[in-house]
Amino acid sequence: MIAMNSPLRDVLDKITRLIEEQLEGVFASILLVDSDGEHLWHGAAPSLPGTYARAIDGIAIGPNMGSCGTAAYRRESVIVADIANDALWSNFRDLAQPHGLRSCWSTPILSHQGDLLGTFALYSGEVREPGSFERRLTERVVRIAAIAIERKQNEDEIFFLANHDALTGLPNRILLKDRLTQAMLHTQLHNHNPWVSVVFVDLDNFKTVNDRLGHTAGDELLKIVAGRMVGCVRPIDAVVRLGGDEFVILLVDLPASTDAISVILHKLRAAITDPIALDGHEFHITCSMGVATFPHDGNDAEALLMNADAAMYQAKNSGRDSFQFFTAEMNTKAHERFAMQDAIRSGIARSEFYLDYQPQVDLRSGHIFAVEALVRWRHPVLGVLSPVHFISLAEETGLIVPLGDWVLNEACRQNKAWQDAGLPHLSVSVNVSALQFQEKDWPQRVRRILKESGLEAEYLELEVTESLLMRNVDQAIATMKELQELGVHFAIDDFGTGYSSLSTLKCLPVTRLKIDQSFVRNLAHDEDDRSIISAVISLGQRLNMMVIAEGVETEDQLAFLRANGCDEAQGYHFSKPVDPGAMADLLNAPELILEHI
Ligand SMILES: Nc1nc2c(ncn2[C@@H]2O[C@@H]3COP(=O)(O)O[C@H]4[C@@H](O)[C@H](n5cnc6c(=O)[nH]c(N)nc65)O[C@@H]4COP(=O)(O)O[C@H]3[C@H]2O)c(=O)[nH]1
Repeated sequence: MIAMNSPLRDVLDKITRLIEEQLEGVFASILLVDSDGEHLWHGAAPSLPGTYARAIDGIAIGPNMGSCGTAAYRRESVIVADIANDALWSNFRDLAQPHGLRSCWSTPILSHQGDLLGTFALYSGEVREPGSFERRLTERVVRIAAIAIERKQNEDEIFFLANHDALTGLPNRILLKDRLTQAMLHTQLHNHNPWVSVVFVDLDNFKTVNDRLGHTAGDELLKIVAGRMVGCVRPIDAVVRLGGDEFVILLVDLPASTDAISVILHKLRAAITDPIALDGHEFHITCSMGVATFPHDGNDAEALLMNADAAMYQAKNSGRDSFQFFTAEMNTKAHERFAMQDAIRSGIARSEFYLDYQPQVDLRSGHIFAVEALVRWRHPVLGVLSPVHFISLAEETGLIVPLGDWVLNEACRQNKAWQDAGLPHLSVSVNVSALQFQEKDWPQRVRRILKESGLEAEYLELEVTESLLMRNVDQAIATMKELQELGVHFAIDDFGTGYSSLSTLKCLPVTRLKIDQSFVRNLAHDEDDRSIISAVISLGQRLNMMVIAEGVETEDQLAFLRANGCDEAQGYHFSKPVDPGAMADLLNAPELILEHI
């Protein structure tokens, strides 16, 4: 039976029956030790009177706990020949005697490593000790029972490992699908009104902790958050870790109202945002949650999870630290996102992306000193798409890394080609996303791309945003310095829209500040924007940085910038972004730009 993988209870029952067949007038019993090692629970006792078996179910392991409790305690056989007169039975004899049980010989069942698994006992209706045959049989039975119990424990452990997350001990995706399917089935079968809800939880700022304190602290944080979530739900619910900082909470048997779910979501949010102390630092973790509910939002586990994910994504997009219930509209959006994601991937493979270039002009000399490379996508169905339609999706999905590498490669190659064609040497500036910048081997990749293109590093400028730099200032400075040593320059893009501290700004190896075009756009009507622009210009000058204004469209804007001492400008007033051929024409005819100065 053991080899056939029968359930443990059946195996133990069979063993005890076989013994009883061989030994006349004897009742066999097997008790199993519980996980805390302090109590013994019913395993098998086919012939012991039911009331007696129930009375000893769960007895404590201890020095004076009848034959079994004491055998387990001592880890050795305890032979009680006369229950009525043995001190070990003083607390139990009133339970045994009414059933005619007069003697009890118990032997501990030990694993091959010597751990206690349970006890095997033989009861008889006579006052006596076991004979040699009974002792030999007991030895063999105890060995077989140990094999059966250990095998079950191993199976349980394998099941646990396959169905749980090793870090937090929470159920994993496999178990979630199983439980979710069962919960939906239960609701359907019992024609239940209550809902089954799936809550997708994603921590908003987990990466910051991982980056700042390393993976061990990150793991610790995940365990703390997991424990807090478990504390917020009922035992019939389940908290599941999908991986990384993604969790799913399965809420079953809830009243059919979003209010009931909202109460739990508020509780979860409060528990997660409670400060967490790690390595002497205090962290405030927030989370975004999305909810999908059976039966409205999906008929199977797959659909519910996908829709809860879409709702979570919506919560993230609308400012994080919040929750959203799924709506059908989100579904359409989610499908569009998946389709777009695939299209970007194949677009890279099919060379559908290309670069336009926009000149950057020195306001004193009127010369083009640099060009900004701006990516475009010739989509096979939708036509030419501007980066605003695909960059953020490429960033979310990680596709910005291969796309960004391609852009950098192409921009360097093109700049070198212009130089080789005898055009004035100028710098090409390339936008860099946070994800690219945070890649461990990013400096090596830039170095390799420069080498392959043959472009000297001083003709490459990387544009990074304020928010990217502020995410992890120390790492940003280290990466920038490494590249600066090669000769690469840096500009801070969209300056004025983030929250750079002045003390941080001072430490950054930055050549240029780019005033965000939103300030330039409203310059004519907005006194505040005018003040910001002149403040950024004087700040740049004090910090020995060049200041370039973006989005310059009119003569008036240019006049204001010049009057305030702005060094450089870029915008439709000089030229829209153009293809490499048109850019070469502009470089060959500097008067085209000079007439706008
Ligand atoms: N209204 C107006 N707009 C002007 C004017 N002058 C320039 N622009 C537009 O302003 C954007 C300037 O680029 P950005 O701030 O780096 O903003 C860029 C940049 O953040 C991102 N982007 C573009 N190419 C790349 C790339 O290769 N990698 C990454 N990561 N992001 C890119 O997409 C954003 C938008 O790019 P584009 O659509 O090409 O839009 C460009 C440009 O066409 C003007 O006078 N008026």
